[in-house]
Amino acid sequence: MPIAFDRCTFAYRRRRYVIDRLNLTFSTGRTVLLGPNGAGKSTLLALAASALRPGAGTVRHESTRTTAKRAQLAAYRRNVAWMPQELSVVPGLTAREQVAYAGWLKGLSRREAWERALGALRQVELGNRADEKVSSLSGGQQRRVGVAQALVHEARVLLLDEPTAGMDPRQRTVFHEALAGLPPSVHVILSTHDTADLEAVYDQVVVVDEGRVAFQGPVRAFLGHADPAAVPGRKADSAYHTLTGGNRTWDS
Ligand SMILES: Nc1ncnc2c1ncn2[C@@H]1O[C@H](COP(=O)(O)OP(=O)(O)OP(=O)(O)O)[C@@H](O)[C@H]1O
Repeated sequence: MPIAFDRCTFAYRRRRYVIDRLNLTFSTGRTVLLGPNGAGKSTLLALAASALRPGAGTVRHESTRTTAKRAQLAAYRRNVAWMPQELSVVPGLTAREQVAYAGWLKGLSRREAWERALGALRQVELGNRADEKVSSLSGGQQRRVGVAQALVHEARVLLLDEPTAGMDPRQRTVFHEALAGLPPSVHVILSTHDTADLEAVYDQVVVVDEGRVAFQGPVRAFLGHADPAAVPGRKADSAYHTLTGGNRTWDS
């Protein structure tokens, strides 16, 4: 079980609840999180990363919780890697230094972090840009640095918030290959608005809409919600429309 939300409630400051008594246990393997803008996907991932704390309820990875005391929380964070939607570029650092720094923060020794940083950058085809300043890389390349940061400490759960946004088609393929190359013991929960190749890349789909789970199940079951008349390339789009109950587009 990678991550479980038990009766979890969360609101930003004094605003209305983004999620309210949510029960959601993610399955093992590669899960894609879909939903309209503002549905709560980033909030769920940030709660799962322990970057946000629930107002009520718990978020668990195996026996550790995000609401635990310091030592247990550190154990939780070692097992769970998070790539937020907005990558923080550390001024002056090269790609390798930034990725190594992320690994060191997660408990790797300096030497180990430095060695593994290069390997993680190679996984996202940035090995040849390792010594360049992150600030000089393009938006899509910076997102790949973010993916490398999530990969560097070999966590058991990867939480990736729109990792392919801004990547060109070839880099999306490289990214999907990097996902496919992860050991089966590593679970991935990834949010995206990109539904191409759903069946080839992911095992499970979770559709979130207004903070509730509109669908959870294998990709094939998700595609089963498509209009039978939908052509193969439009099935995911059609299933999404059925499950979110409207005429909205992916980005509405
Ligand atoms: N820092 C914040 N302060 C106040 N409200 C926020 C904050 N971040 C998100 N929200 C609100 O919480 C709700 C869920 O937002 P969230 O970013 O989790 O959605 P999302 O599904 O990731 O959207 P997108 O697809 O656009 O990234 C939205 O109503 C949003 O306006």
